[in-house]
Amino acid sequence: MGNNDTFLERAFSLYKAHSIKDMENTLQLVRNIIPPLSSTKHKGQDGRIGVVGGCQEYTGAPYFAAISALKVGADLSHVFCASAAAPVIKAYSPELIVHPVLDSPGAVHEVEKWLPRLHALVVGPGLGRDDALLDSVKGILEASKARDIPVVIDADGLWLVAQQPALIQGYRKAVLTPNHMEFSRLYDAVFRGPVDSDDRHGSVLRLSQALGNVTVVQKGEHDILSDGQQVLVCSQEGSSRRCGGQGDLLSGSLGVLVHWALLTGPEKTNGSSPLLVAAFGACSLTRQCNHQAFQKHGRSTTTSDMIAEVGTAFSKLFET
Ligand SMILES: NC(=O)C1=CN([C@@H]2O[C@H](COP(=O)(O)OP(=O)(O)OC[C@H]3O[C@@H](n4cnc5c(N)ncnc54)[C@H](OP(=O)(O)O)[C@@H]3O)[C@@H](O)[C@H]2O)[C@@H](O)CC1
Ligand SMILES: Nc1ncnc2c1ncn2[C@@H]1O[C@H](COP(=O)(O)OP(=O)(O)OP(=O)(O)O)[C@@H](O)[C@H]1O
Ligand SMILES: [Mg+2]
Repeated sequence: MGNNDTFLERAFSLYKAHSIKDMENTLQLVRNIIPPLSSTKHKGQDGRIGVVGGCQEYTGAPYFAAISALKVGADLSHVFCASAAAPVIKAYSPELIVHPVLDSPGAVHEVEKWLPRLHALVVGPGLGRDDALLDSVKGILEASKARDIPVVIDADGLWLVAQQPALIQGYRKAVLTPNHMEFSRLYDAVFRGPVDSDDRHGSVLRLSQALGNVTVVQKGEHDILSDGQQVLVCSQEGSSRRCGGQGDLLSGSLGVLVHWALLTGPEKTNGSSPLLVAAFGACSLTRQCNHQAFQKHGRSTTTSDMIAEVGTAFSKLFET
């Protein structure tokens, strides 16, 4: 090996050691936002989460998001979906509360009734792109903002936001969780030009700033997260298995973590934004679930296998 190679190798391992140390410091902040289990709490205190999504075509995505919220530690998990999706989702799980309201004329009112009892909403998994449904979701987002309810926006919820960025502009309790395509779409909608693929950090930072400091989580080989001030990178080891539904696990988990983080407040997150810390927690957890499931199932790993790992992955990362 030449001198140059040795130099590069050392520089790389120093960089790696540095980023592992950064990750460990941020994981410690995630640990600070997790509420202790206590016999004095009543059902609901650790989180009542709503998922808005689920249509005729997609029933798996809202299920994955809602069950993940429960497995992470929420007490109650609701799904607000189109009527055709409801019996299917109910049949997957007796643990979810399912409201077949999204395609009814009074959809916004039907969801609004529940808002006072919900701590966070996850908007978009399996929603589809039907205009009437998206129009109702627009009303639900406006009602949530008016009540200051935190919202995680994912999947087709991001499609809606790309059509109308004003919907979440400046709403500091919003977290967006785009995948590669969804990020490009949002970026193009806001900046009227393509993403600079050589500067992922800068792109995520700029998008967050342009949207008025909403938290943005760009998922990928490494997850890049920003609140418009800080940029974090989550490189928790996952696997090379990319089955559909992993993003739904992430957004459902994030619904609960966002609620916990806002309850705790910035004193315990060392000045970092609580939402950014929550997002880092959800990314690390999803990737750890993927890693553990892959160890057992290899190429046949599916999102259901990952959900079965939530409990042990959570303890390993956050309760050690
Ligand atoms: N079981 C269920 O019910 C599930 C339902 N789901 C629901 O499906 C709905 C649509 O969601 P979505 O993610 O398919 O969205 P969309 O914007 O059409 O992008 C997809 C296209 O983007 C591309 N692409 C992706 N990654 C890329 C990359 N790194 N680099 C480059 N390209 C990349 C790729 O394009 P291709 O390779 O096909 O050309 C891919 O086809 C939504 O409601 C969601 O919640 C899912 O949650 C899964 C489980
Ligand atoms: N190349 C990769 N290597 C490791 N992890 C990845 C990679 N790409 C994505 N992930 C992880 O997979 C999870 C889901 O990201 P992904 O980009 O697949 O979302 P998605 O397309 O919205 O998924 P879904 O199928 O649920 O809609 C995230 O935790 C992300 O960190
Ligand atoms: Mg997705």
